[in-house]
Amino acid sequence: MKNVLIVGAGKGGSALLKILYNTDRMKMTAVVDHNPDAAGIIQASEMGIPTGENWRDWIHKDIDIVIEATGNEDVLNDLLETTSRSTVVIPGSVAYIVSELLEEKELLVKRLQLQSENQELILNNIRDGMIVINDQEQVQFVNKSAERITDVAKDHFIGKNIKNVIAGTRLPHVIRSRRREVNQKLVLENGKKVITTRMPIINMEDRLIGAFAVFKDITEVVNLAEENTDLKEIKTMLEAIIQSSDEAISVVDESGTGIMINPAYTRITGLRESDIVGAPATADISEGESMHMKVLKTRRAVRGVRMKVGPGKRDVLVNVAPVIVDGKIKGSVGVLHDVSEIKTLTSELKRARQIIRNLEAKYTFDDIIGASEEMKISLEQAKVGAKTPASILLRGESGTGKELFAHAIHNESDRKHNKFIRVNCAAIAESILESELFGYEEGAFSGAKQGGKKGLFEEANLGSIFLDEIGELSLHMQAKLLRVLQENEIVRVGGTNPITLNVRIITATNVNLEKAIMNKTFREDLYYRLNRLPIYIPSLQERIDDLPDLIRHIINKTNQDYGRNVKSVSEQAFEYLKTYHWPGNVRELENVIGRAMIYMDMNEEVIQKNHIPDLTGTAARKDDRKAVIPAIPDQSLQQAVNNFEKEYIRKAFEKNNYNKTKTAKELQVSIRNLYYKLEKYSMQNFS
Ligand SMILES: Nc1ncnc2c1ncn2[C@@H]1O[C@H](COP(=O)(O)OP(=O)(O)OP(=O)(O)O)[C@@H](O)[C@H]1O
Repeated sequence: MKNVLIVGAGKGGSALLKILYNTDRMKMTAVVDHNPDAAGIIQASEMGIPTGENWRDWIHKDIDIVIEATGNEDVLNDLLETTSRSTVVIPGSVAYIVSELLEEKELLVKRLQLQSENQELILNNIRDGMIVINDQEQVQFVNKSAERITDVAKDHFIGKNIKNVIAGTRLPHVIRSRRREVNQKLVLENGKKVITTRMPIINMEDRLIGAFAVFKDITEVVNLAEENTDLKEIKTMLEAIIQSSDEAISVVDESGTGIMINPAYTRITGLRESDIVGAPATADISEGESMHMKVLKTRRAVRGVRMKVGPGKRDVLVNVAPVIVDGKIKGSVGVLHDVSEIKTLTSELKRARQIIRNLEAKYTFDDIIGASEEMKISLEQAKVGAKTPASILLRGESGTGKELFAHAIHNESDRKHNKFIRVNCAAIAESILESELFGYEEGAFSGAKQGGKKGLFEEANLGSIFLDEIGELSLHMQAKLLRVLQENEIVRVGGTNPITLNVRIITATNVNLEKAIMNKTFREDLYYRLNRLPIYIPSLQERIDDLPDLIRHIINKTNQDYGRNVKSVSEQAFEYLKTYHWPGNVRELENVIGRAMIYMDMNEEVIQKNHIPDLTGTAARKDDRKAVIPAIPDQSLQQAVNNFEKEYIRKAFEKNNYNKTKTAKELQVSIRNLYYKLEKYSMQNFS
């Protein structure tokens, strides 16, 4: 510590004072000037430094340095002579400049400080993150956004090696390479996706002093973009579904203006996009108020409305639903379901089923239940007959199992891998029977298909044809059939070329053919041809011993068909069934057991007598006279008439022991008409 005396405390002195006062290696002993108002004197006394007017009064031992600040030469010489102590002479003006410079420096420092504070403020307020490191890879600066994006607090950044804070950082690499990296993608440890630009910091002397990174959080943008892509994909998919749908679809906006329709809509309604899109919904398919408008008004879906649309007046079912998003109605979507197509398909399906039924021989001898002596004889004959090519005539009452035998014979023969065609001669209208059986040539009649059509005989070639109800054939058809049997060939309707065939003919009848021959309604020569191997199937009454086995078989079959679990019949019920004479044979037994099972509760396992319908037939006969009229009409007249007709036919069948010829006679309708009614009322189990 040096003791200093300042002499001459005018302008220069005061400046010196300012310079020296703050150093800790100097101590002001005193400040003197002959002018007590000199700036230095005033300042010194404000600072608590001793002051005086004559420097000589202050020269004493412990003063190390005397500084003459004024530049006054007399005082200086005097000083130099009087004191041996180190004396520094600084011209006042120099001290003044130094002091000014210092002040300026201070100001600059302050300004820089302010500037850096401002810069920090700005950097902290930008949305992009910013990290600055020095050439030692230590973090020097990090802004608020960087803290937010990285989820790392400033304290954990500053002074740390950047590699320890941000995994995968490439800032050290930028320091080494001195090359900037622009818009690079990086996924942070917290899952955020950022896009970052890294720059080396190089000063004017080309010295590398660090590097910085500026980065943006693009997580939201990327997610939005991904969501957008997802939405686009969903939209494309939905459009593809709508476009390819067979259901006609139309969409309107909240005001009822058409937005879109699909090709099926045009196909069904005949309306094109230009008729619908952009037009008010009043132009759509419905007569009266548009369904869309109704739905928009009520905000309620409309389902299953039947309409006829388009030039073809197609039957459609219409469903319209409102589109409601966040509680607001945005439009409505209508779907037309073409029922006429279903109708066509259903009838095609029915036809296909019929064909399949005709082509299949479903049953084998294993399906024929009968251990009684009478039945054993029939089965034996049939099995032997199956192995020969001879025509077989199956005889027996209605419902005895003639069709079952025909199937079994085919399946037992060496033709079993070829077709089995069943033709019910009574069920096919006489007018088309010939072309059905023998086919026709192109142009044979109006409506004939191009290229002609194969008949059922041709279909059955190498297989078997089963002609049921052969007694119902007209004499004209009998003559045609005889030719087939004699020549083994057929001629298509409208054709001349005979076609040779190899078909096994199985026929069946429950009418007395011998009587028909006498009445001249059946050709004798045909009878002999068909009757080469007659097989008589006994009635159920003739083989009543088979009743238990048949009941068991029928219960099992019905359980399977209707998902029931019936096990047996009670003894009392069995006795009741046994005493009945079964005019309708096995078919009637099937009907009776089936109806008994309907009357049983789901959990009942044994058929009791009270489940079995009255078998005396008297009740039915009594009922026949009065029509049952529902108290309150709840159906159309046509429905009521149909129901009555169905019930009436059923009762006539019961009365006539399920014999179709007798039933038709009693009802005074043709047997063909009876077949037609049976099909109409799904009563095929009677045939
Ligand atoms: N022996 C039997 N074993 C099992 N089921 C039988 C037997 N006989 C007949 N059925 C059944 O009784 C019903 C009537 O048989 P099927 O149609 O073969 O009689 P059908 O003699 O051809 O009658 P229809 O002369 O009226 O044409 C069928 O459901 C058949 O499965």
